[in-house]
Amino acid sequence: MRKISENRCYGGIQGVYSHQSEACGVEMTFAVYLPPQAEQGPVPVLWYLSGLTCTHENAMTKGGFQCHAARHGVAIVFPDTSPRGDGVADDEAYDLGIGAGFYLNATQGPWEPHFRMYDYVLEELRGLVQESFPVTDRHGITGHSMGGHGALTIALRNPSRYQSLSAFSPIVNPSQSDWGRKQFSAYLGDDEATWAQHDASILLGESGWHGDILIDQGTDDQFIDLLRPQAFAEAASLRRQPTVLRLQKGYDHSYFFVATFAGDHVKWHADRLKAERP
Ligand SMILES: N[C@@H](CCC(=O)N[C@@H](CSC=O)C(=O)NCC(=O)O)C(=O)O
Repeated sequence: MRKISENRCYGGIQGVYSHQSEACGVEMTFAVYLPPQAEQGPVPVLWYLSGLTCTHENAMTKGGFQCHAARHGVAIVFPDTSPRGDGVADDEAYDLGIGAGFYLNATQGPWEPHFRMYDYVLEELRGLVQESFPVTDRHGITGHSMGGHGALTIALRNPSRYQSLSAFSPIVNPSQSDWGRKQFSAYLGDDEATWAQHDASILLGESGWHGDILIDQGTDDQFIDLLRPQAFAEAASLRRQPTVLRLQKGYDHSYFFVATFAGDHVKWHADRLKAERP
């Protein structure tokens, strides 16, 4: 692992690092915020998965998470959204290829050699964070838009790995959306049966989640028809899944919206990550 930068921030350290990823087959950059409490001992971890076109940097610089993480004593990890660099396939569209990994393992060419963000986030980067930083084995996960899709699908498929779950304006029904169908067809192929494992509304309906889920969604979100929050609400109702879905009046899809509710999400996770183990 290579240190790119470290800056003092709210009494803790905002770091940016890179490493050679086995899962993605390229050098990957990520950011970690360590709160001041990490100087006294290991702290729980919150994963923040970003959306289309983002790197590790967007949420790190615009989300305003650090002050809340410092208050609650939680580390935050900001991974990249796709592999990038020499030999990595791309597409002209902003919503396919670089910056649009959709947190899955591609099975189709030309994506399959590098687009393995599911394994990267769930296994490889988690292992690296766990061994390189003063963190506990209590992990929560959240994300925005495509990153909200990643957070929900990764947690719903791996409930024992995450103790808390939330999302900001997530893509929740990608198999029925133009933010999903095009990408799943490219990355996974045309057999739609393989897509269900990457659709939060389907996964929730099938298996539920062991805790409660917080979702914030702006009512003036310009992409709301692509996100399909109604599908997740229906799945949660049918499943009797404890869920707090807040439709936030007047908010759009931007990082102004994310920053507004960042504190609520960090507290949501901290309360659950620091609770007594059952
Ligand atoms: N360029 C596109 C939309 C790009 C966009 O809005 N990306 C969002 C995430 S959307 C879902 O995953 C984002 O977080 N952008 C980065 C930022 O810093 O705002 C278009 O204009 O249509």
